[in-house]
Amino acid sequence: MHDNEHVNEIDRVLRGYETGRDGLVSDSWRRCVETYGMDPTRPDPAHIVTDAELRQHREQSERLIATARSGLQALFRQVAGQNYVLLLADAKGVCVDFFGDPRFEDELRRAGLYLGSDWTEDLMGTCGVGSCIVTGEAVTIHQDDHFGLAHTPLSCTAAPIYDTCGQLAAVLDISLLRSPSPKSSQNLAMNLVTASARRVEMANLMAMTRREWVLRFSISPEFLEVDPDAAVALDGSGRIVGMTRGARDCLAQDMPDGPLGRRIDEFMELSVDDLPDLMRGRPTEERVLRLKDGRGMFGHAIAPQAPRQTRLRPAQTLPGGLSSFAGPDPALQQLLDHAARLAPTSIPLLLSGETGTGKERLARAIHMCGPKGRAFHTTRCAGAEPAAFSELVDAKPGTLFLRGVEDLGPQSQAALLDLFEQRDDLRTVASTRTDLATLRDIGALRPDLYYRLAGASLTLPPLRHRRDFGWLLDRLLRCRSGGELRLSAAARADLEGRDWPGNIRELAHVLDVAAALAEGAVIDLPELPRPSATRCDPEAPGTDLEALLEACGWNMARAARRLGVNRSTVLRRMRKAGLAPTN
Ligand SMILES: Nc1ncnc2c1ncn2[C@@H]1O[C@H](COP(=O)(O)OP(=O)(O)OP(=O)(O)O)[C@@H](O)[C@H]1O
Repeated sequence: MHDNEHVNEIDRVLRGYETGRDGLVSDSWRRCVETYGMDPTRPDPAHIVTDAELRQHREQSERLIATARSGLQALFRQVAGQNYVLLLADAKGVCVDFFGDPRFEDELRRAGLYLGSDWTEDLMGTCGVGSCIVTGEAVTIHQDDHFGLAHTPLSCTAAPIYDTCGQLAAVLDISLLRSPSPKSSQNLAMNLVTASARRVEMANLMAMTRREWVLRFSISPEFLEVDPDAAVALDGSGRIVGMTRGARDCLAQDMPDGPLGRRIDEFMELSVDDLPDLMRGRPTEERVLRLKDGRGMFGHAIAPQAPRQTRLRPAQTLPGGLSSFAGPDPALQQLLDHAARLAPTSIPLLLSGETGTGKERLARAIHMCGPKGRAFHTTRCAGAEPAAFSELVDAKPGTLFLRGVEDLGPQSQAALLDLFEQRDDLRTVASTRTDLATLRDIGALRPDLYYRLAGASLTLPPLRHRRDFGWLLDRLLRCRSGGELRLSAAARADLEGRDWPGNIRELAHVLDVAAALAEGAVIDLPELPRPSATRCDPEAPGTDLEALLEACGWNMARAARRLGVNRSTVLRRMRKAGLAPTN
């Protein structure tokens, strides 16, 4: 099809003519023009997110990527030699894992079939990943089904992957740079991609619900054990606590809220006490399930694999980004448990900790676990003018993250209080590297503001005190190399022994350098950058604090940054030396 024919067809569809195009594609074209204000003739080059953004996307979907990887590898082997490219995109449309023929790397990158490419519909127009995210269904967007002319050579077939709560978690896409012209040539791709997505959901459900019963079911007894149609996880009372998308479709297609939280006996002639009879050991043909609507299926029950833990909320039940925030460190797990409970409330939060300990990241994770559809506003307090707060009077309701709140000058403190007078729908989460109560006591922070900010306090430990250091190290390394790099024992011991004054930020930079320098699969001592200058102790003899403060215009925060310590240490030392703060 010529370019102007494509543009004319879009125009006709928009004017309500039937052109024989799939309804799903016409709907998407309408969104592209009417909602996103796009123009099909505008060249839309591939949009690849930055390395730092990609790292964030990968970290957020790390568990799913790990689960999906072996499924993707198997699928890639099935289609090897046929020039297919496989993409795993997260729920935001960014490609977080990728399998393609390295010989075509440049061409694939230009076409956006690459790690880090952003395929959201409002950015790239009608496309496999983007339209799958909007509709929640498997789609084939074949050649000139694409909205933008830049993408019309491609053929993309994408299937959604849902998490155990029925939320869209990722999209599996199989694409071709060039394809035969009939759309039906992609039917096999559609079967492959939907079957793979189903298997990834199944593996994810098994991994996430080890402490529950899992009931798998299938219409055909032959496939029950090897490739069942659907599965649910059931708690001890028979309540559905997890499911695959197939289970939702099979049990509760017409229920807007789905089957989650309901008891299995609402849908089947079955109670938890019957589950042992459905375990492997009895012939498949005897393991019949009767659905309430009269349908019959075959069932396979798998007993809980680990005993229930009731004392502390287990790490894997923490919601969203909180679950991947820390590893096996009991104090941090308790902090995250508190964060999860506080997230849905509007209580102001004060997050304390040294620089780079993850306060902003925690603030974002808490926001994500709070009420949906709210905005996240960030204000860096160092140097913030009062206008920065008065402008927020018109901000969308949501979270107001105040970064480094100890650096607020007196006029900005007043402006912030004014803002609070006018807006009670902004939930504040403030981060500080110092002890705010001390600042209040010495008059550097208004007490009325202090009490407005410090509803509940969470203190992040410095990296050198974290008991999950090894976990964090492996996780950051995996995000940088997709599991292809590891540390030698000597390099690991060296990193474990460091002081880390810059905390996780410093560790991340060290690993960036090491990953860039590594020649093989192992990072050894020579690839590790030396530790930054050891921390300067303002109490050490020879440190002329007054001169330093003079040089920093008596700005305690600036002096603390120059020394690599926190502001309360500078304050303590000032008091000891009889030096008075100027504000
Ligand atoms: N739990 C974590 N897992 C992986 N990366 C993390 C984690 N926590 C923090 N990071 C990374 O460490 C860096 C510093 O984190 P962040 O900006 O949240 O720290 P901060 O305490 O707010 O720092 P500052 O006080 O200097 O503003 C960021 O790149 C962040 O992505």
